[in-house]
Amino acid sequence: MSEPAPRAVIELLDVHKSFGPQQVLRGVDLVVREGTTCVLMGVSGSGKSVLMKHVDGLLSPDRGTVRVDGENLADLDTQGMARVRRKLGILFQGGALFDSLNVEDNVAFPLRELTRLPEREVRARVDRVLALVGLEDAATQLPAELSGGMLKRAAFARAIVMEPRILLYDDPTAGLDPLKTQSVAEVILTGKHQLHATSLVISPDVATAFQVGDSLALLHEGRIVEHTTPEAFRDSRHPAVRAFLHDWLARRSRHAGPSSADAPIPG
Ligand SMILES: Nc1ncnc2c1ncn2[C@@H]1O[C@H](COP(=O)(O)OP(=O)(O)OP(=O)(O)O)[C@@H](O)[C@H]1O
Repeated sequence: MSEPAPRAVIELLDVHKSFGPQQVLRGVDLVVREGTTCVLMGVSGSGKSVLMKHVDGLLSPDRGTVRVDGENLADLDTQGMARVRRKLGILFQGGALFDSLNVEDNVAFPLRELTRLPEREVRARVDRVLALVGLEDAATQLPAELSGGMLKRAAFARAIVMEPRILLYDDPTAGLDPLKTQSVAEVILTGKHQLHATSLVISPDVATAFQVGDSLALLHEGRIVEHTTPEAFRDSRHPAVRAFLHDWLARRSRHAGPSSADAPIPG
């Protein structure tokens, strides 16, 4: 007998969202199960960030249901929402560290603001996560002194210092060169293997998606038109998936030269 599927941690059911006349989400169904990493893809402007903002409650749906860790966000008051938010580690584009604080004070910030942990424990936790992301030697540096890849890792350290069970990454590789993109992929894999977190990752980069995703989803014209394993995604016959993968390969080959045009999609 096959094992039962892990429980749903992030659930969007028939979610609709419009801004004025613009219907961005038109009935999104998406379930991310415990301990898995789902990568959400879609062309620019398809609504990926809007979808993610429904998971952390920054936006609420016009219609439909959003559940996080079993709780319907529509039923929560401010305190309930704060309780759910504490389960989330969020990494947005840009990372957004405080410029005037060094790395360790940036990472310690949520612990000092949101908990009453003694300073000794704060330092111990900060040291632990900095080691996890390989930044133990950069603890006293200011954000301006860090490379792009180090900034991402510092932002990740801050996002995980509260030991969230759910991680949301909004395009963490945006604007990074391939080497740094690789270091972000490693960060996402750290979240999965070391923290056993449930993750939703927005990544327009298909190579990263195949590297980190247990499942891949495509948002197209306001709906999730495919959500499946990387292998099945690569072989999908859905026209929107074919077009999306085709466009990505074409862009990549233009960028890297003709030899990569026939390269298979990783996975
Ligand atoms: N608060 C808002 N008010 C009005 N329109 C919005 C708002 N947030 C997003 N939109 C619109 O919703 C659409 C989807 O935006 P979204 O940022 O989710 O796209 P995306 O798929 O994440 O794009 P990208 O890959 O370029 O980041 C866009 O047309 C955007 O202008």
